[in-house]
Amino acid sequence: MKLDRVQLTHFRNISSAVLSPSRSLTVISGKNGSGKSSLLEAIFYLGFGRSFRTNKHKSVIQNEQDAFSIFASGIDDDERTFKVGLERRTTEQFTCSVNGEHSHRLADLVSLIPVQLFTPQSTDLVIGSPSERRKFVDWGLFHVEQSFHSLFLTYSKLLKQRNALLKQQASLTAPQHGYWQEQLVATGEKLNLLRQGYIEALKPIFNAISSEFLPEFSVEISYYKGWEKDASLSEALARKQDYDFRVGHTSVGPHKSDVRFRVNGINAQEILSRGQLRMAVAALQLSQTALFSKQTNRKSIFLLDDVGAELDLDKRERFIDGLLNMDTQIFVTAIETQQLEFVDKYNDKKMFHVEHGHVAEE
Ligand SMILES: Nc1ncnc2c1ncn2[C@@H]1O[C@H](COP(=O)(O)OP(=O)(O)OP(=O)(O)O)[C@@H](O)[C@H]1O
Repeated sequence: MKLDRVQLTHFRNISSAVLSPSRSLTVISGKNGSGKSSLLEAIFYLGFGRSFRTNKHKSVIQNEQDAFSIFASGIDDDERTFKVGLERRTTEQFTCSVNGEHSHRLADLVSLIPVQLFTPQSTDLVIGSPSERRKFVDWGLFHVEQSFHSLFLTYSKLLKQRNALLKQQASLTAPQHGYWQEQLVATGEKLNLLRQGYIEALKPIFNAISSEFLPEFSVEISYYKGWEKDASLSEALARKQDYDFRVGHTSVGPHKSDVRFRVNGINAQEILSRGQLRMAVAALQLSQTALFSKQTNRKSIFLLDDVGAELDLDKRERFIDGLLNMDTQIFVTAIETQQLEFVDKYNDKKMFHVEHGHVAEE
């Protein structure tokens, strides 16, 4: 997947911009507040249907406008051309289009555009809440396992229903509820197997990359499924049922799963510096790119926001080299291009400068 053209309208401080990026490395520079991250945010929208900075689509629409739009075209992994578009209105309505066909299902769009992101907040992947790590794993599964998306939606719906019954103190085994509880268990077990399999596949790749990125440490990842190791989900739910009635929600299950990091046998955040945490995240994301490429034969698009604030020069270079070696299309923002001196060595690159929302190729 490579983007050859990106066009934005009324997106944050960008009234209108057209960008023809490199299929390899695109560097976007500009002062604070010029609009660099907004360009990445727009590409992120194509891959996720949402922003990485806010849950409020309205904040992204340019002030005093009633909608933003993003159009992009390029080639897919079979070298076929494609066109996609997304429009979001202040009324919360949205439309997306794929090769001229309109759709109200974001999954049609986002399944086509695999986007990964590294920002100053990316350390949350290691030190933030488990939901950050579940999202990370689920991104991989969404793009690899056909069944994942509907399994995930079904599980979420059944879980919501169980939580509602717990709050009402209703019997979970009553005939009208029994079938749905069985479905919850069956769907939850399937979801768990997929996530477990994903981490097992990621582990050897991560071990190799992290020993290169953090050679002074032994970093291990492991999967926690969200309930006791040796129990089935059905047993774990039964054991916790009284407690769940007391608290009014389901305390065990795949919605509590996590990926655990141990560095030299202890929690990563207790031993790694902030820079080293960033390296751990970079290694994890690079591993995910490699696994995605191996499992699908497809290429992802990688956004690196404010890379200068994140990693020292040597690490920046190593990260970008690693991504380019996997034929990833990369978009990097930096305040000064001096932060990316090493990019001189790449022939296939394009440089853009942003000033007050105006984008110009250098
Ligand atoms: N809805 C909006 N309408 C108009 N302008 C907006 C809107 N939302 C944000 N802005 C402005 O858009 C500008 C672009 O911000 P952006 O985060 O893209 O800048 P940046 O170049 O990445 O800056 P930094 O280097 O500080 O991260 C900011 O000046 C911001 O105040």
